[in-house]
Amino acid sequence: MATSNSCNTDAKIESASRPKAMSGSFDSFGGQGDFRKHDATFASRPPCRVFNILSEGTYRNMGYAPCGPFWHRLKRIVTTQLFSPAVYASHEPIRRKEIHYMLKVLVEDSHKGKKSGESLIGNIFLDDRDIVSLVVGLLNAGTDASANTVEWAMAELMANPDIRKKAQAELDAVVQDRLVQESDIPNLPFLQAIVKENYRMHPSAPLSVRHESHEPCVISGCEFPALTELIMNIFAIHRDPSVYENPDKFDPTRFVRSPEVDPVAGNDFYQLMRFGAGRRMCPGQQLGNTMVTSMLANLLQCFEWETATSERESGGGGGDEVGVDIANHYSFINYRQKPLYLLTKPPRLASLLQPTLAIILFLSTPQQILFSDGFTSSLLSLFLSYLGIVVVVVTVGRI
Ligand code: HEM
Repeated sequence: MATSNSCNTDAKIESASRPKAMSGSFDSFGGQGDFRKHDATFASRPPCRVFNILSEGTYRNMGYAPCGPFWHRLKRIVTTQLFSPAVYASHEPIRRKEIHYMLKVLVEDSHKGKKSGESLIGNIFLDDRDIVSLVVGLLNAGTDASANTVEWAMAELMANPDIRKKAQAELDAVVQDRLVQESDIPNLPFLQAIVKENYRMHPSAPLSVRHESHEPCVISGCEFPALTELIMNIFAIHRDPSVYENPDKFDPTRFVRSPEVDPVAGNDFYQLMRFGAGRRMCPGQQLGNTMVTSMLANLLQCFEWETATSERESGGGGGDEVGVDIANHYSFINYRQKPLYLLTKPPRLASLLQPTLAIILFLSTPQQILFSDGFTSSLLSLFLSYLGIVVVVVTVGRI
């Protein structure tokens, strides 16, 4: 295998099997212009041995399907029916209900001293193979990424208490004495900036989901044959010092100063790539972004949080002075390597929670909550039921 930096790409990798291209900075491939121009060329996915086995060689899954008629059909269904603006808006009450359910589970778990949860998803009675594959694909793609994002955000906010307090002060000033809602988000610029900064610092797929070209192309004078695998080093792009000053610092104010950088609108295409880019960009970006922001807003508005003993005792390798581990761990998915242990203290604004729940929380001594992605996944799986699909979520294994 040989790598070359002779082109404007960061690396063109020749291997015995398939050619590969790695892009690791904002200006790779000649910057946004060339990327945009060749987006359609790189809109396919390379074969994946594991998924080949799982799908019995059919690749009938939105995330892994090559760019052909099957993928186009799914893309049309998803964009025009599941995530169209009208359908998305009509599901707001369901998302609100699920957020309230999340708060209820947190209060109850805190009272009982429960530490963690896991979810099993089963009994999806659908007879059409493609619908099943679509639903499973959405569940796979939607739950973990959103849960993982909220968990990283909570870790950063525990490591940066001043930022957390500033976000809570913004919520108090803007929302006052009712529970925060989706419609408040446009009026919460600091919270939105925290979410973006968290996307930047902790991309869930640091080396992107792989793209593949279906025809030869020339980018910035460099020739790429058909079937070139494109890997975007999103981690490096998000920390490009020519774009981000002091890139290793968690500093939401950079996005307060540049509110136009919006990973959902896609106008900053290659600056903040948390949801990928181009035709294969995440179709659930708006839902994911709304759920992440709403969950974070509710967690901050309703509770005061404290780092629990287990988190401090875990040593916080690469973490900050209060012992929260905020170092990224490099694998296909950027999970936190150590679980995040937090304490919920009595609610900040007890009147916001249902009276019975608030009383339970006041009477209980603070308990450790393992704020793991298993826990949040179980909640997120529930919100995905809004897609109108019969999903039975069985919550088991709470310790
Ligand atoms: C914060 C939450 C989320 C993040 C960070 C995220 C991130 C991503 C990324 C990076 C990709 C790959 C894009 C590319 O190849 O360029 C992707 C693809 C995908 N995501 Fe998401 N996602 C999130 C939430 C969701 C939700 C809620 C759903 C659906 C309910 C979803 C469904 C999908 C699907 C189906 C794909 C495959 C698209 C394709 O290959 O055509 N995602 N997502």
